Amino acid sequence: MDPAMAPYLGSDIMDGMDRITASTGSSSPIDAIKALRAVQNILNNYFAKSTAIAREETESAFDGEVDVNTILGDNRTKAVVLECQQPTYNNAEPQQSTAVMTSNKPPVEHKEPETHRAELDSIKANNEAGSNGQSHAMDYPVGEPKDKETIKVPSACQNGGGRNLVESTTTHAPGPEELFSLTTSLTSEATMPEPGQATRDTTTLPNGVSVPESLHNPSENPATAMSTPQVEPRNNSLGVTTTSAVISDKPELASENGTIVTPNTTLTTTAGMRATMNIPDVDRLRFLAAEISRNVDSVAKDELARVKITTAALELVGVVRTPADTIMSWFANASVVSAVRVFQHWGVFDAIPGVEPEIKGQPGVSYAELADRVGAEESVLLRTAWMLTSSGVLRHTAPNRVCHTPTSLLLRAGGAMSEMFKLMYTNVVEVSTVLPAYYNTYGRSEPLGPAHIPTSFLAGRPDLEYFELLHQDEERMRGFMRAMSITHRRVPTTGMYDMGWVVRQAAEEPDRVAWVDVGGGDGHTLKVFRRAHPELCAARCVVQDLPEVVEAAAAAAADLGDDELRGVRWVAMDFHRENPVYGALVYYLRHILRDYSDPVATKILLNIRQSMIAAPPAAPGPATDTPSISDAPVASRILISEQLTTTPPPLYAAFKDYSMLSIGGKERTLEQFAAVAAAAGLAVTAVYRDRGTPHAVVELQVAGDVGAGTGG
Ligand SMILES: C[S@@+](CC[C@H](N)C(=O)[O-])C[C@H]1O[C@@H](n2cnc3c(N)ncnc32)[C@H](O)[C@@H]1O
Repeated sequence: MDPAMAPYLGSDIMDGMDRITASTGSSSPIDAIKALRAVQNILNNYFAKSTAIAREETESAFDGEVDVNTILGDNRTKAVVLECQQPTYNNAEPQQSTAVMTSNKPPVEHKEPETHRAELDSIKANNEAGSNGQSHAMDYPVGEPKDKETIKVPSACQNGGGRNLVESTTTHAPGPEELFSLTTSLTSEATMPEPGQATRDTTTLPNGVSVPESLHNPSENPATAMSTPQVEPRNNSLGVTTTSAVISDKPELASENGTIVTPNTTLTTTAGMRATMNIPDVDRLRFLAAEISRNVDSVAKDELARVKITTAALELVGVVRTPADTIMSWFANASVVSAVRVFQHWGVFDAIPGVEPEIKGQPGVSYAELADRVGAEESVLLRTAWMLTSSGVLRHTAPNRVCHTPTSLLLRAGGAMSEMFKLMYTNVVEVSTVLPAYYNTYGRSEPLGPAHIPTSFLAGRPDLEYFELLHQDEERMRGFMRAMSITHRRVPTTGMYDMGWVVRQAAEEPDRVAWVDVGGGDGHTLKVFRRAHPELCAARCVVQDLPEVVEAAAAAAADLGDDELRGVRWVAMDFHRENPVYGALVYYLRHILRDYSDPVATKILLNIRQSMIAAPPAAPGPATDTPSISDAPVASRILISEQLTTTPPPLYAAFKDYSMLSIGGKERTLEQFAAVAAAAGLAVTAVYRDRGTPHAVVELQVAGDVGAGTGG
């Protein structure tokens, strides 16, 4: 091709041209695929510029290589159909293929040659400035859509060099309404904020109830932050790009289903050869890179910046990876997990010097010495270690040594994160091996629990509930508690809910229990609350849990002389049955409901609701009686502290929900919490969202008594 075009086209397009040239003279279907792939690359780049340029350059690019018969635009799907044919070489059968390109970036309107030249010059300037395309927002011509417009084919193309006729047709540019529908089709409906939503202070639930939101701006919540127009949301954070292409021999399929979002490119020739590839959306890449850069300066002091960088970086990897790479990367990750588990089991993380002492000037330990320490063959230790050095879990140092990283230090025995790893390993990895059999046994439906859940099925004790199962193995139970104790570092506890009314009301009603931590474990959450609100008197606080947990926790708190827990009341109970503490100001449930299905979660709430009165009823009625709260000056409230998930959720939230499936639980949206609450006769009265994470506190009151009392 004409090297003079190089400054206008950029190196990627030039490469594509070269690959086409390289396939000259071959009758191999693979070469045909390579050529088509190059064509695809070229056209994709043209999309970022203009179909007018595409047409012009296609003519020269296909010179003697691949004949483009037709380029047709499909207005509805914003697809461009490219029919092309590889010329016959050495009397071989021609390889005929059809390319269908779909894009959320419709081709721009054809321009007259003078304008076109100006556009080329502007692209050249961009290329020279290190940017090979314009922002797409600027590529959409505004104004009335035009009908299809046939581009006149240059005469050189019609009969020169034995080439076939090339006819190009551009689709009209979309009007504002089409652009809107195009955008929304690419966006999670549930997370798509309406204009002005970021400043609204209420959320309306499906039942019509409006609940006040916290003072925090919802758009700053990462669950929705990536969904605001400002950050151009996508449905996923891995693997799916919104600008993509399909080359298939059935172009009508791509058009008929109206699908615009296609993660990959499939190349098919009539010879049946297939190959898949991903065409990166360069605009999206640029946007994500900018999103990362934008937040770099704040990352040290702002958790939200870290979340934004992580989210953008994960999506960025998905955009640049090919589909095949994406699939294989899952197994690379799974192998890292497997290697960690093996090294935990062998005690390798504990056998590596923790503080990296210099041994003869070298950090860490040699692999040979390490293998010796843990009683493993050096070669198998080495091959397992490669999974961890290559993924940054451990650090390889020359010549043949290995040392800790901040990540591997967390995996040493007894550490809370190490216990969390074991917990997740069982609930995600081990459970996955029995899930098909589980669903065969119980049917393809959500486990309702509390027993007959995948984890108890895995353990061969399907009759047990998850916590009954944990209590079968004291070491595992201790590990679980240890794992829970660090959740505060990643999941906020305080700082969301406005505690003002609790403190005020507790002072006004000195005989009333102020705070009941239902399923509060060893009291670590109450400790965090009491640290933040020392005015919350210990004697007015209760930690409830299963008898064995309460017993051990109370003893441990006493042994340790834990200041924040001194004087706290420990109450053994079963939240599947009645709650023995009546009329407390607050019943607090952190990470409780998500362990259970909707019917079980409803029952837990119903049991608490029965206790939201000043004293036990003299003659208790049937369990379904609605208790009166008239004796209590201020109505009791239930606070649910959990993640509020979205539909669809981002990857990490989806993973958490999926892992909950294995114990019969689920992560919920606000609407799902409201539905569970309503089934228990409760209503959502407020939602307090965290600024930097999807976590929130959802406040509930007895449905008929909403608005009763003076607090809050
Ligand atoms: C996921 S942990 C949450 C602990 C704590 N609330 C937190 O946020 O870290 C669930 C807690 O519920 C307790 N639990 C499980 N079943 C229970 C039951 N039937 N009655 C009371 N507590 C229970 C467990 O012992 C455990 O402490």
